Amino acid sequence: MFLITHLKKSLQILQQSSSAFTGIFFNVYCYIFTLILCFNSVVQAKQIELGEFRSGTVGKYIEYFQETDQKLTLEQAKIHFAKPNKVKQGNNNSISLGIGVKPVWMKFSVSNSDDVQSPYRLAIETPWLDYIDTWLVNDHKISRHIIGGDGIAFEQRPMPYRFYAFEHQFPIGVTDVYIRIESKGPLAVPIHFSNKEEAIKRDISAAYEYGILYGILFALALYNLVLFIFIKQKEYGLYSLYLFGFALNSLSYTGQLHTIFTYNIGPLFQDWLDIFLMITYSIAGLHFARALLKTQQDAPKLDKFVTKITLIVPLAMLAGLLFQQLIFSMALSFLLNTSFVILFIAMGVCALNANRPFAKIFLFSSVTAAVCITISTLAVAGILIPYNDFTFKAIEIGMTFEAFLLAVILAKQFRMAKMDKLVAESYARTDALTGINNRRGFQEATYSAWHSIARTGRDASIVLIDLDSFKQVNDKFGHDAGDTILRTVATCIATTIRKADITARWGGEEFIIFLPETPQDQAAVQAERVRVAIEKLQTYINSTPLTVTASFGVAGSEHNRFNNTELSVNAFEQMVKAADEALYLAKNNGKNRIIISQADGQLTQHLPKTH
Ligand SMILES: Nc1nc2c(ncn2[C@@H]2O[C@H](COP(=O)(O)OP(=O)(O)OP(=O)(O)O)[C@@H](O)[C@H]2O)c(=O)[nH]1
Repeated sequence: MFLITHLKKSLQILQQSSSAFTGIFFNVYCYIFTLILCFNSVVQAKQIELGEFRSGTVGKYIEYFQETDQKLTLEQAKIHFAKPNKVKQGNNNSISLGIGVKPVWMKFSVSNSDDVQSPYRLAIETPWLDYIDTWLVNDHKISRHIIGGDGIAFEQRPMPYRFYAFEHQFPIGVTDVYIRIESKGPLAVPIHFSNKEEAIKRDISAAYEYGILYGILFALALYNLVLFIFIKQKEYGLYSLYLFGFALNSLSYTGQLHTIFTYNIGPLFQDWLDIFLMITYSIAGLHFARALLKTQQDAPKLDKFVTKITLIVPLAMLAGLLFQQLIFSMALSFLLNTSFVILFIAMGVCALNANRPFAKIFLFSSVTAAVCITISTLAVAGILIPYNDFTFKAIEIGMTFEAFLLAVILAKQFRMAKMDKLVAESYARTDALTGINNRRGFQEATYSAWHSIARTGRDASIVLIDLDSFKQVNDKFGHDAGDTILRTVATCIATTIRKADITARWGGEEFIIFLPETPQDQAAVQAERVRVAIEKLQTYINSTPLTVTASFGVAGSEHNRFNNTELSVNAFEQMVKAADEALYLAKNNGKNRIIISQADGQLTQHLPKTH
């Protein structure tokens, strides 16, 4: 009956759909569903034999049905279970029935024929189930009724545990276990059954696994929060929010948050908290991806859609909260979470098309996460993927892997930004034409040397250089030829001066040299070396060798005194001024020569022995 109804429904949808894809999808879907149900109809529920069964899920031992109208009593449920055509057989580790559905009744039997003494624990490992009743029946008599679920105050639950769980010493013979579950959230019911020692081992390994997982996530989140606070780049803040949101969401849906903090606030609060935490990380993740991949520039339509969906869905969910429409808001949160995965991939593809850095690694990480999320979703829904610990946790493994790769991207981005900054700073200090310092670079480079000289009472000098009749060079050979000469002269000066000296392009065809630890007479000697080097320099323009000369103005201290006062940092400006005056005289006195500004303000020509 169920099969026919289901097939009818599928066919109706198939007819309504005009797309070939949907048609193929539904054909495959119907086929798989038919196979599953045919398989179900021939399999009979087995008993759990305690002597053989130490630990595992019991989905395949279960018979179940859903209430239709009013709440059934145990006796009515027993009558229902007695009619084989009214019950279904579990075919998967977990029974999954959907969101906001009618309460479910389940039954399985435990046989203790070997007189196993160890108590067994039954745990229903979905923490959001609101009301759970279990009856243990021996010889048609109820031996125990265990009430729980997150709708029950924490102290009244059978065990102080994040799931509904209880332990029981099963007597010799057969015990029928009847379970009724009522919940507003998704009715996914993975029942784990194991002897007490195995259950404790399982708890310990879960504690380690979650400890590692949350340790990584919180450490990464905190680190990025600190980066955001100090660097003020929004990617770090959004990434941190994404990680915090994901970790809290995971803590919430695995029941751990509610066990520790919100255990007595009631199931409704927990359901609402779960779905809002779920969308928090999706929204933060999407905005992080927008900022990281510059989606606004590369894919403006997609970017607008992402911005809208991350605004409209939470607002609609808030409206749902206002009117207490949990199912409506829950469906929206699932919709956003599913879109989140798809949108992440779409944004990655756009970034890849736009050749954005990190697009490949981003896409790889989001596809991996999507695959893991799909594995967990299908496993919980009982479709194609078997439910087990690994498939249930695949979502966390995938998301942690993705978080790690995104952290790698951010680290690389940080490094790139630093390199860009260094390059930009270096450009700001460098003359674009000649590649030597510009004025700013010169001032930065001489700053500390100048302070140290002023402090320790040593000498320093300045040499100003101006190419002679450079206008004529430009006029005769063109501006490009002039540029080439400026470049070769700059290189010539930079390679002729001593290591500690600092040079720069001071203006159009003007250069400067700072000579630390150098009194002015020695500076004049160094200037002469440069003058000769420039004079000898041949620059080839269209295979024709060109030569230029330059005039020099030198100003410097003698015995730590300049202009009759002790050398101080302020002397720099005065020294440049004095060198400029000397240079002016060198030009007026016939060019290609060196004039020294004397300490007493006199200007004299430097006449080297070879001149
Ligand atoms: N090619 C080129 N020429 C430049 C650059 N900067 C300044 N100049 C030229 O340098 C020339 C300087 O001319 P003037 O100031 O008259 O000086 P001058 O011709 O060298 O004459 P004196 O300084 O008296 O020897 C001008 O023609 C400027 O256009 C540059 O970056 N590239």
